[in-house]
Amino acid sequence: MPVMDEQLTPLDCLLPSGTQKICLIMLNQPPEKHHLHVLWSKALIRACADGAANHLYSVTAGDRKSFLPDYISGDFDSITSEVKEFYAEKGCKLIETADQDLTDYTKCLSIMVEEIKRRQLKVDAIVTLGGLAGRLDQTMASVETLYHGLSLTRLPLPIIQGTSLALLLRPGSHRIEVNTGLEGEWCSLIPVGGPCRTHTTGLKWNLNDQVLQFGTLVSTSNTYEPVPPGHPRRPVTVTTDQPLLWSMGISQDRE
Ligand SMILES: Cc1ncc(C[n+]2csc(CCOP(=O)(O)OP(=O)(O)O)c2C)c(N)n1
Ligand SMILES: O=c1ccn([C@@H]2O[C@H](COP(=O)(O)O)[C@@H](O)[C@H]2O)c(=O)[nH]1
Repeated sequence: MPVMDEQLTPLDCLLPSGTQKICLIMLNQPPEKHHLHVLWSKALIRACADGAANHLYSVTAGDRKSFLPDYISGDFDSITSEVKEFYAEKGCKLIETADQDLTDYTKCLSIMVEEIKRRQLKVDAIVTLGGLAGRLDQTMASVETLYHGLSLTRLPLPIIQGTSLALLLRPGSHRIEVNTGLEGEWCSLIPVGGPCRTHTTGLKWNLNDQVLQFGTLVSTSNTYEPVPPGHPRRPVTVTTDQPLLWSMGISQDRE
């Protein structure tokens, strides 16, 4: 079997019994309450990018003191004064990042990476909640942040919102475990930043050292190779020569 550069189980973070250690960034989108609770309970550091704090404040009404972020960062054009005062008074760090050339998400991620280094934490992933819906420019910017992420850290940076997860694969070989039970039906490989020569196994529509490229071929609405009932899925393997966006459905069924 070829040696894989990276082993990934993107949905482990949403399993209450999952083993990965994570840090959490919330973005300015309504969080799915169940996802928030699972991710929050595991996260070693929790952060909100600007208006994300408004969502946290409203979804945790009645129990706000159990959900205090370590820091809130951003240009503070979205957080309300009531929310800002509440978290400041509770001792959460407010970090103003006024730069208007980078998004609040990119700046929040840089702070998170620095904080993980400073505290010498052993972390398996930095998970972002939100960022895949709402404004289209912001959704595209979320993916662009993942490109910054490649040079900021070696950690996987999954973004989760609703029924979707997105993760930028760096150039190399990846083995993606898809047996958590939380996987939805679909998955995809989208060459957002430019052409990607790609080889895959474990998919229904595999790529055999083919070039994915907008206007030529993209692999959306793909799915996992079928297995007999009761059998586990084989992992998906992806080899790419350029950063390639993996996304996958998240099932809404819960035990
Ligand atoms: C070429 C270029 N286009 C656009 C901008 C504007 N711009 C890019 S990132 C950014 C900050 C966005 O802040 P964020 O809080 O992430 O988003 P918001 O909700 O304020 O739109 C701004 C203003 C720029 N600096 N350069
Ligand atoms: O529709 C949206 C709006 C925002 N985001 C992300 O959240 C952060 C913070 O947003 P603010 O509006 O500045 O509070 C922003 O940088 C985006 O990454 C989003 O994904 N979708």
